[in-house]
Amino acid sequence: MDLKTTLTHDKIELPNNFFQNIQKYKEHLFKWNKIHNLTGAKSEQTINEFIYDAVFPVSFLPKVDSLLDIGTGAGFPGMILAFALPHTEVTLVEPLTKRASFLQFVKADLGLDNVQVVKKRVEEMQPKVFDLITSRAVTDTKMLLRLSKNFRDAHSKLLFYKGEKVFDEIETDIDIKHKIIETKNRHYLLLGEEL
Ligand SMILES: C[S@@+](CC[C@H](N)C(=O)[O-])C[C@H]1O[C@@H](n2cnc3c(N)ncnc32)[C@H](O)[C@@H]1O
Repeated sequence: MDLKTTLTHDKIELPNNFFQNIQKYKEHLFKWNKIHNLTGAKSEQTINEFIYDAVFPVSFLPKVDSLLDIGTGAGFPGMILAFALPHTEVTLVEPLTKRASFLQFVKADLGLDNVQVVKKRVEEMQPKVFDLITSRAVTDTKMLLRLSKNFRDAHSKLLFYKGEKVFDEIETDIDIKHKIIETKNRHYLLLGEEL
Protein backbone atom coordinates (compact mmCIF):
# COMPACT_ATOMS: atom_id res chain seq x y z
CA MET A 1 0.00 0.00 0.00
CA ASP A 2 1.25 3.49 -0.84
CA LEU A 3 -0.02 5.22 2.29
CA LYS A 4 0.17 8.78 0.96
CA THR A 5 -1.63 7.96 -2.29
CA THR A 6 -4.36 6.02 -0.49
CA LEU A 7 -4.99 8.70 2.14
CA THR A 8 -4.94 11.46 -0.49
CA HIS A 9 -7.35 9.46 -2.66
CA ASP A 10 -9.69 9.07 0.34
CA LYS A 11 -9.53 12.87 0.84
CA ILE A 12 -8.61 12.47 4.52
CA GLU A 13 -7.57 15.91 5.80
CA LEU A 14 -4.18 15.73 7.48
CA PRO A 15 -1.69 18.35 8.72
CA ASN A 16 1.33 19.23 6.53
CA ASN A 17 3.84 17.44 8.76
CA PHE A 18 1.78 14.22 9.04
CA PHE A 19 3.87 12.18 6.58
CA GLN A 20 7.16 13.51 8.01
CA ASN A 21 6.07 12.35 11.47
CA ILE A 22 4.94 8.99 10.07
CA GLN A 23 8.31 8.49 8.38
CA LYS A 24 10.24 9.17 11.61
CA TYR A 25 7.80 7.06 13.64
CA LYS A 26 8.26 4.09 11.28
CA GLU A 27 12.06 4.38 11.44
CA HIS A 28 11.96 4.30 15.26
CA LEU A 29 9.43 1.47 15.30
CA PHE A 30 11.57 -0.70 13.00
CA LYS A 31 14.66 -0.15 15.18
CA TRP A 32 12.93 -0.71 18.53
CA ASN A 33 10.88 -3.65 17.28
CA LYS A 34 14.06 -5.56 16.40
CA ILE A 35 15.08 -5.53 20.07
CA HIS A 36 11.79 -5.36 21.96
CA ASN A 37 8.54 -7.02 21.04
CA LEU A 38 6.51 -3.83 20.56
CA THR A 39 4.12 -5.01 17.86
CA GLY A 40 3.46 -8.07 15.73
CA ALA A 41 3.50 -5.82 12.65
CA LYS A 42 7.00 -6.33 11.27
CA SER A 43 6.81 -5.47 7.56
CA GLU A 44 6.38 -1.97 6.16
CA GLN A 45 3.26 -3.16 4.33
CA THR A 46 1.59 -4.28 7.59
CA ILE A 47 2.64 -1.14 9.43
CA ASN A 48 1.19 1.01 6.62
CA GLU A 49 -2.07 -0.95 6.91
CA PHE A 50 -2.11 -0.36 10.69
CA ILE A 51 -1.50 3.36 10.14
CA TYR A 52 -4.27 3.61 7.55
CA ASP A 53 -6.63 1.73 9.87
CA ALA A 54 -5.75 4.06 12.77
CA VAL A 55 -6.21 7.30 10.85
CA PHE A 56 -9.26 6.47 8.71
CA PRO A 57 -11.75 7.64 11.42
CA VAL A 58 -10.50 11.22 10.92
CA SER A 59 -12.86 11.12 7.91
CA PHE A 60 -15.95 10.77 10.13
CA LEU A 61 -14.99 11.96 13.63
CA PRO A 62 -16.28 15.27 15.05
CA LYS A 63 -13.72 17.86 16.24
CA VAL A 64 -12.43 16.85 19.67
CA ASP A 65 -10.25 18.79 22.11
CA SER A 66 -9.17 15.79 24.17
CA LEU A 67 -8.64 12.10 23.46
CA LEU A 68 -7.74 9.13 25.65
CA ASP A 69 -6.39 5.99 23.96
CA ILE A 70 -6.58 2.91 26.18
CA GLY A 71 -3.76 0.37 25.72
CA THR A 72 -1.81 2.16 22.95
CA GLY A 73 0.89 -0.50 22.67
CA ALA A 74 3.36 0.63 20.00
CA GLY A 75 1.13 3.55 18.97
CA PHE A 76 -2.13 2.25 17.46
CA PRO A 77 -4.34 4.11 17.16
CA GLY A 78 -3.51 6.90 19.68
CA MET A 79 -0.09 8.02 18.47
CA ILE A 80 -1.17 8.03 14.82
CA LEU A 81 -4.29 10.04 15.71
CA ALA A 82 -2.04 12.50 17.60
CA PHE A 83 -0.08 13.11 14.36
CA ALA A 84 -3.35 13.62 12.48
CA LEU A 85 -4.98 15.87 15.13
CA PRO A 86 -2.25 18.25 16.38
CA HIS A 87 -4.83 20.49 18.11
CA THR A 88 -6.22 17.63 20.18
CA GLU A 89 -4.67 16.85 23.59
CA VAL A 90 -3.96 13.12 23.33
CA THR A 91 -3.35 10.90 26.38
CA LEU A 92 -1.88 7.47 25.70
CA VAL A 93 -2.27 5.02 28.60
CA GLU A 94 -0.06 1.95 28.39
CA PRO A 95 1.21 -0.06 31.40
CA LEU A 96 4.05 -2.04 29.78
CA THR A 97 7.42 -0.36 30.38
CA LYS A 98 8.96 -1.03 26.94
CA ARG A 99 5.88 0.15 25.06
CA ALA A 100 5.38 3.24 27.24
CA SER A 101 9.13 4.08 26.90
CA PHE A 102 8.86 3.82 23.12
CA LEU A 103 5.83 6.14 23.08
CA GLN A 104 7.67 8.60 25.36
CA PHE A 105 10.72 8.48 23.07
CA VAL A 106 8.61 9.20 19.96
CA LYS A 107 6.90 12.10 21.76
CA ALA A 108 10.29 13.63 22.70
CA ASP A 109 12.05 13.00 19.38
CA LEU A 110 9.19 14.34 17.25
CA GLY A 111 8.44 17.22 19.68
CA LEU A 112 4.79 16.31 20.08
CA ASP A 113 3.37 18.93 22.48
CA ASN A 114 -0.14 17.45 22.23
CA VAL A 115 0.84 13.99 23.56
CA GLN A 116 0.99 12.74 27.12
CA VAL A 117 2.09 9.19 27.89
CA VAL A 118 0.79 7.59 31.09
CA LYS A 119 2.57 4.38 32.12
CA LYS A 120 -0.32 2.83 34.05
CA ARG A 121 -3.31 0.60 33.67
CA VAL A 122 -6.29 2.78 32.83
CA GLU A 123 -7.97 1.70 36.12
CA GLU A 124 -5.11 3.44 37.99
CA MET A 125 -5.58 6.83 36.31
CA GLN A 126 -7.18 9.78 38.10
CA PRO A 127 -10.74 10.36 36.82
CA LYS A 128 -10.97 13.04 34.10
CA VAL A 129 -13.47 13.57 31.27
CA PHE A 130 -12.27 13.26 27.65
CA ASP A 131 -14.16 14.21 24.46
CA LEU A 132 -13.14 10.97 22.77
CA ILE A 133 -11.94 7.59 24.04
CA THR A 134 -10.38 5.16 21.59
CA SER A 135 -9.11 1.60 21.89
CA ARG A 136 -7.91 -1.14 19.57
CA ALA A 137 -7.22 -4.82 20.34
CA VAL A 138 -7.37 -4.45 24.14
CA THR A 139 -10.62 -6.05 25.33
CA ASP A 140 -14.30 -6.45 24.50
CA THR A 141 -16.81 -3.61 24.27
CA LYS A 142 -18.51 -4.31 27.58
CA MET A 143 -15.19 -4.24 29.45
CA LEU A 144 -14.06 -1.12 27.56
CA LEU A 145 -17.26 0.64 28.61
CA ARG A 146 -16.53 -0.37 32.20
CA LEU A 147 -12.86 0.70 32.03
CA SER A 148 -13.79 4.07 30.52
CA LYS A 149 -16.53 4.96 33.05
CA ASN A 150 -14.40 7.50 34.96
CA PHE A 151 -13.24 9.21 31.78
CA ARG A 152 -16.46 10.16 30.00
CA ASP A 153 -19.70 12.06 30.38
CA ALA A 154 -22.86 12.40 28.26
CA HIS A 155 -20.98 14.48 25.65
CA SER A 156 -18.08 12.06 25.21
CA LYS A 157 -17.75 9.72 22.25
CA LEU A 158 -16.06 6.33 22.20
CA LEU A 159 -14.43 4.77 19.17
CA PHE A 160 -13.49 1.12 19.35
CA TYR A 161 -11.63 -0.58 16.50
CA LYS A 162 -13.40 -3.91 16.03
CA GLY A 163 -13.76 -6.89 13.75
CA GLU A 164 -16.92 -8.76 12.85
CA LYS A 165 -17.36 -9.90 16.47
CA VAL A 166 -18.69 -6.40 17.11
CA PHE A 167 -22.19 -7.59 16.20
CA ASP A 168 -22.14 -10.17 19.02
CA GLU A 169 -20.62 -7.67 21.44
CA ILE A 170 -23.30 -5.02 20.90
CA GLU A 171 -26.10 -7.56 21.34
CA THR A 172 -25.26 -7.72 25.03
CA ASP A 173 -26.74 -5.09 27.34
CA ILE A 174 -25.10 -1.93 26.01
CA ASP A 175 -27.15 1.07 27.15
CA ILE A 176 -25.53 3.71 24.96
CA LYS A 177 -26.29 4.75 21.38
CA HIS A 178 -23.97 3.42 18.71
CA LYS A 179 -23.10 3.34 15.01
CA ILE A 180 -20.88 0.94 13.09
CA ILE A 181 -18.77 2.34 10.26
CA GLU A 182 -17.64 -0.53 8.06
CA THR A 183 -14.64 -0.58 5.74
CA LYS A 184 -13.08 -3.53 3.93
CA ASN A 185 -11.12 -4.77 6.94
CA ARG A 186 -12.60 -2.98 9.91
CA HIS A 187 -15.76 -2.31 11.89
CA TYR A 188 -15.39 1.01 13.68
CA LEU A 189 -17.77 1.12 16.64
CA LEU A 190 -18.70 4.69 17.55
CA LEU A 191 -20.66 5.13 20.79
CA GLY A 192 -22.09 8.11 22.64
CA GLU A 193 -25.25 9.49 24.25
CA GLU A 194 -25.42 12.25 21.63
CA LEU A 195 -25.00 10.25 18.43
C1 LIG B 1 -2.84 -6.44 21.94
S1 LIG B 1 -2.11 -4.97 22.54
C2 LIG B 1 -2.78 -3.78 21.40
C3 LIG B 1 -1.93 -2.54 21.31
C4 LIG B 1 -2.43 -1.47 20.33
N1 LIG B 1 -3.68 -0.87 20.79
C5 LIG B 1 -2.58 -2.04 18.95
O1 LIG B 1 -3.71 -2.13 18.46
O2 LIG B 1 -1.57 -2.40 18.33
C6 LIG B 1 -3.00 -4.59 24.03
C7 LIG B 1 -2.35 -3.49 24.84
O3 LIG B 1 -3.24 -3.09 25.87
C8 LIG B 1 -2.48 -2.87 27.04
N2 LIG B 1 -3.41 -3.02 28.19
C9 LIG B 1 -3.93 -4.18 28.67
N3 LIG B 1 -4.72 -3.94 29.73
C10 LIG B 1 -4.70 -2.58 29.93
C11 LIG B 1 -5.30 -1.72 30.89
N4 LIG B 1 -6.07 -2.20 31.86
N5 LIG B 1 -5.07 -0.39 30.81
C12 LIG B 1 -4.28 0.09 29.80
N6 LIG B 1 -3.68 -0.69 28.87
C13 LIG B 1 -3.88 -2.01 28.93
C14 LIG B 1 -1.38 -3.90 26.98
O4 LIG B 1 -0.26 -3.55 27.77
C15 LIG B 1 -1.06 -3.94 25.50
O5 LIG B 1 0.00 -3.08 25.14
